[in-house]
Amino acid sequence: MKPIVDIAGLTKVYGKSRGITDITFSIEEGEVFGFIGPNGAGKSTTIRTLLNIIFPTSGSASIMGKDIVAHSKEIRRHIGYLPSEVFYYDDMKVIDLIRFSAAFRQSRSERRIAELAARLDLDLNRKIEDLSFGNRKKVGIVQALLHEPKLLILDEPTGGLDPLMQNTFFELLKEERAKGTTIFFSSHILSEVQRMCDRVAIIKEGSLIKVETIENLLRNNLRHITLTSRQPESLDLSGIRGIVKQEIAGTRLKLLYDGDMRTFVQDVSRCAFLDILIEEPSLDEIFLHYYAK
Ligand SMILES: Nc1ncnc2c1ncn2[C@@H]1O[C@H](COP(=O)(O)OP(=O)(O)OP(=O)(O)O)[C@@H](O)[C@H]1O
Repeated sequence: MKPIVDIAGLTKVYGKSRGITDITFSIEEGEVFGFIGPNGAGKSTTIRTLLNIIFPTSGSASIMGKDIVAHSKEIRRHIGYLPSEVFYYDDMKVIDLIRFSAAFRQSRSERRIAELAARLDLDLNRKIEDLSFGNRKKVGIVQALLHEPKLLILDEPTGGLDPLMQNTFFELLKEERAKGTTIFFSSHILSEVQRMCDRVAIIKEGSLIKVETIENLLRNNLRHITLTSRQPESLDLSGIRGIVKQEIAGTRLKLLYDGDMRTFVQDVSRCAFLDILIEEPSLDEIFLHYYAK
């Protein structure tokens, strides 16, 4: 099957500023695909290039088999896009703005507008200028979801939403996924990517570091190990290689270990500890450990 998004060597240079360099990855139809990286990594630049808002300096990409520059108009009909920052005509009412963009998309379902607004607790009769950042985001979500797109491109979608509203938003995304919608989800928050996505592309300083399944990212050798002892400071771990971090808290010696667990268990069995607890680290810790500077 052809990927729904196929990016090959995409590069964007803004004058002297780096933008993105040689980005290559693809997204399969029906996937929920995360795009993760710190601020300034190049997530928005990649997305804005895909949407033909800005032109690539070199490289190419296709969406639904069509070139993003040559066929951008046609492609846009099938895409729901939520930008990281939403700008609107301030003196319009929410409902008028949504109807306006729905008409533009040739999809005007009053029932769907009312349903989405109710789910998101969005007052359709307020003026845009009176809305908070989070409520403006909700307007953007309604706009992105309204025409039942084949591909949803969400740039930092949860910014400004409170935790309850984030839950509602993730529920809406799950419903979209169940319909077969492909979701491309950029974020700098690993936990939300972990919660939603099948695979993730990691971007740093404009370059792609890795494309990996969430499952594989979590399936690495990094482990939290807690040894309990009456005198944790007297436990001699000097011969054990792979201990990244250690600290003592009361009767517990806490370790971050990166290596083969069987070797560790053999080596540590020579120490006189009372109890041992081995835990998986969070995705955040994995990210910090493997991908931080
Ligand atoms: N219009 C622009 N003009 C010049 N440089 C830009 C422009 N937009 C982005 N950049 C630069 O391109 C790089 C990537 O920025 P981009 O906004 O794509 O990152 P991001 O990962 O989306 O970060 P954030 O989460 O902060 O939005 C940064 O170094 C940024 O300064």
